[in-house]
Parts: sequence; C-alpha cells; structure tokens
Amino acid sequence: MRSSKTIHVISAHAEGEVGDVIVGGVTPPPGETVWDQRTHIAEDQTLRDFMLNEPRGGVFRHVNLLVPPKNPEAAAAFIIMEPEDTPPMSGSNSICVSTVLLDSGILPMHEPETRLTLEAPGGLVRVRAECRNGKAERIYVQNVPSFVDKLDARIEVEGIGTLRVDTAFGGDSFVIVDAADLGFDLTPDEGADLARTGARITDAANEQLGFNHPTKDWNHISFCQIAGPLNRQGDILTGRNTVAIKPGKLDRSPCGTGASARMAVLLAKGQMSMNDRYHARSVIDSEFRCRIVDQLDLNGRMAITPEISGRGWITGTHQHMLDPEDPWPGGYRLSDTWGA
Ligand SMILES: O=C(O)[C@H]1NCC[C@@H]1O
Repeated sequence: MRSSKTIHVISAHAEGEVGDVIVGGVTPPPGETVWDQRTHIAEDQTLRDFMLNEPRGGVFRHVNLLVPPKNPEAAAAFIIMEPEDTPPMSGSNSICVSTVLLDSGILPMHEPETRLTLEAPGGLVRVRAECRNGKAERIYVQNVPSFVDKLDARIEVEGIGTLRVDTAFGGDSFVIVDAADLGFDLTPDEGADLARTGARITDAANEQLGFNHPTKDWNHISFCQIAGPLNRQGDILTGRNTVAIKPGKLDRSPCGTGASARMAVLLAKGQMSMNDRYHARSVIDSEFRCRIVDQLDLNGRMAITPEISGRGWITGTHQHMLDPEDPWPGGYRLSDTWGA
C-alpha cells in the first residue's frame, strides 16, 4: 500500500444526514479567522474535491474539517463542506461534529450533561449534550443569529408559475415555499421531483430576490425549503419539510438551519411565540426539536437565537488515501447523480 496523503475521518449522521468529520491528516488552512479559513477552503477546492467528489465522496456527503479554534471561548472549531457551498453553519453537521468530539473522546464527556462552545465559520455556537453510558444521546445547539429577509415575496418559476415565498437566514440562506402550493405531500417517493423542483426555485429566487447577509460575505440563497403544514398541539408546532440541496439532493434530516430560518419567519408572522416549540420532521420522519431562545438586534434587523436539537451516531472510521498514480486525484462528478 502507498499513499501521498492520508486523511483520517470519523463518519457520522445526524437524524439521517451524513456529516463526516476529518480528525487528522489535514493541516489547518491559512486565515486569521475561521471565516477566512472557510473562504480559503472554498476558493482552493483541493480538499473539497478530494473529500466530496467521487470516488471518495458522493452527492449525499458532507464533510467537516476540525481546526483549532480562534476564539478562546471555543473548545473546537469546524469548517463545513457541502456539495456546492462551504457554509457559515449547519444544524446536522454541528450535531455530527459534537457527537464525534464527545463519543470518540476527542473532548471530555461529562454525564449526564456536557456543555461546550464550538466555533463555526458563522460564529460561536453553544452546545449542550445529554450524555449517558459514554454516548452523547441528544445534542442541543444554539445557532447563530437567524432572521427574515423577505416575507410573502413573489417569484416566477418557469413551468410552475408565480409562487409566494419567504426568504430567511438560519445559519445559511433559504427560500421557503409551501408544499401545498406545489402539490407535494413531502413523501419519500417524491424525492427526485422535490430535489429538482427545489433547485429550480433556488435559482429563480437568486435571480429575482437575491440575498445579502448584513455582516458576513454571504450573498446568495443556498437552499429551498419546501414546508408542509403545521399542526399545533398546545405549545408544540409540528411540521414536515424538506430542503433541496444543490445540485439536486434532499436533506435527510429536518435541517437545523432550515428550522432556524422557518422559526424566524413564523415569529415574524405571529404564527409562533417565544414560548412555543417547533418539532421539524424530515422526509424520512426524523425530527429536530427546536425553540427560540431569545431575540436580538443584528445590524438593525430583528434576529433570533434559535436552538435546535437532534441525535447523531457514528457510522465508522475511514482513512482516505491517494495513490500517486491515481489519474483522478481530485475525483469527478457526473450529472447522473450530481445533476439537478
Ligand atoms: O441541518 C442543516 O442545517 C443542514 N443539513 C444539510 C444542509 C444543512 O446545512
């Protein structure tokens, strides 16, 4: 066996969504801040290509790189690599990172509860983990400030017509559309159609509405959330959704950044209060339990601190290698699975 690089990974998923974690074999990228390091990874593409592209990756895979934190409050930092973007924050990935850090012993676990602060490119996130018998059983993540951008905007989508949408940021940027307006029930058999339709709506929203984060250099809409109806029982709102991730896959988890964005919209529309809980369900029936922790001012905009919680599990370990004679050191993508 020979290899010109070896990258050590602990693989995990959070409520169905893959979030592998690189725990060794990669030196920290250059940059004064974790955001700058994120930008380097995004512009350089070498690590993204090696880990996300086939034959090592695939369209369903997200990979997180652990880096030493820049902020002294944080115990660890992570840079998230998703198929198209290297985002500010991710719910499922932060749960995978927390699970790997605690369940593998990289950070000490305290039972019945471990508290730690992680540094995502988008900012600090406070984590509380319920732990039992050496396992972090449920991870609670206080997300970065989340806010509404546009409410009840109209976009034209070729082949669909006029759609009423909201746009919001929940650690990443979303266009949110009602499933009923598209005739979807959000069932697994609709998967391919949901992913293709969502990608087209994201494109239309970027062309017609756009998005600019008030404090970060994040100037596009990443995802389309197709949101099902909400059912209220007491102070718990439960609703199914799916999030189309470009170039054309669905989030298997209920999407933590999506739930954060949706809660900002629900609060702004008076459909959710600070005392309510939101239980977001995915197309595979997994669940994130979410709430709004507080409200704040973000450069003149009303924002919320959302909390999302879910479960993560380790699925294996891998050493990804590169034979110096492999003709595809950066891998490849084909439109059969990578196309929308
Ligand atoms: O939970 C989330 O926020 C996400 N899952 C995959 C895509 C998003 O980052």
